[in-house]
Amino acid sequence: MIEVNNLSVSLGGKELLKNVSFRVRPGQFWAIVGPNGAGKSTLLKVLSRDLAPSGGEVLFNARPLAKYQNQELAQVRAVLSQHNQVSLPFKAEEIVMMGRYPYHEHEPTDADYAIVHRCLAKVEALHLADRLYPTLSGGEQQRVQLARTLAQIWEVPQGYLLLDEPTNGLDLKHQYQTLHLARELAGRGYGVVAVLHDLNMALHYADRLLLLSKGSTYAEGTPAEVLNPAAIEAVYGIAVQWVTPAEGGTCFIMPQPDFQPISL
Ligand SMILES: Nc1ncnc2c1ncn2[C@@H]1O[C@H](COP(=O)(O)OP(=O)(O)OP(=O)(O)O)[C@@H](O)[C@H]1O
Repeated sequence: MIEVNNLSVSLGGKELLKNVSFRVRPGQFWAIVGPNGAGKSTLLKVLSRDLAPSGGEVLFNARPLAKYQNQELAQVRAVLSQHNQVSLPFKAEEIVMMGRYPYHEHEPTDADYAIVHRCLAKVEALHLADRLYPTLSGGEQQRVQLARTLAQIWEVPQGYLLLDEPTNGLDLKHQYQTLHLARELAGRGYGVVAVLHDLNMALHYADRLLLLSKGSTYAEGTPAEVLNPAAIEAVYGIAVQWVTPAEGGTCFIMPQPDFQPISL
C-alpha cells in the first residue's frame, strides 16, 4: 500500500501542497485530477521521490519512501513523467530496456528482451523497436516510455505505476488503450496512480479519485462521488452536466449548453 500522510510541499516561498493524505491499496486505480496548477505533478514527483516533501510522509508497503535504496525503489514502482526528453540516438528497444536495468548486473538476459518486446507489443509499438527514439513522433515516444515503465514492474505483481498524464500526445485509440491497460494492471493487483486531465477518462477508468484544488484535497472518493457537477464548478469554474446517451450506457460530463468561453 502507498500511504500519503499529511503531505506538504513548499517551494520558492509558495505552498504547493497542503496536508494531502490518501491511501493506494494494491489493485486500485487512482486518478489525480484538478485544474492547472492544483499540485498534481508536484504530488506525483513526491510519490516518485523526485521531490522531497516539506512536511508529512509517504510510505511504500509500510516503509518510508526515504528509506529505500534506489535499486529497491526501482523494483517497487515505475514512473512515467511528463517530460521524457532523450536526445541521444538510442533505439526505442534500448529505451524500454532501461526499465530492466534494476534487474540485471551487466548484460540483459533473454528474459529481459522477452519482457521488453512484450511491453512494446502491449502499447502497439513493437514495429518501432529498431527506430531511433528522437526520430519518433510525440505519441510514439509516449508509448515507448509507457512500455519502459511496464517493463520495469512487469514481474512485480504488487508494484506501483505512477503516471503523469499518460495519455499526453496519444491519439483517441491509444488514449483508451493506455487507460484500459492501466485498469487491467490494477485488476492484477498493481496499484496505479495517474494524473489525468480528461474527467470522462477518470470517470470511466479509475476506481478512486483525488480532486486537488490549490494544493489541497477538495474531495476524495469514487469517481461518481467526486465528479459531481457542484464540485467541478467549484474547482474548475465551469458549470457542467452529466449526460446519459439516449441509447443508454455510461454517462459523460460536458459543459452546460450556456457555457460561454472567453471570446477574442
Ligand atoms: N519550483 C517551483 N517554484 C515555485 N512554484 C512552483 C515550482 N514548481 C511548480 N510550482 C507551482 O506550483 C503549482 C503546482 O504545480 P504543478 O505542476 O504541481 O501543477 P499541476 O496540477 O500538475 O498543473 P498542470 O495541470 O498545469 O500540469 C503551480 O502553480 C506551479 O506554478
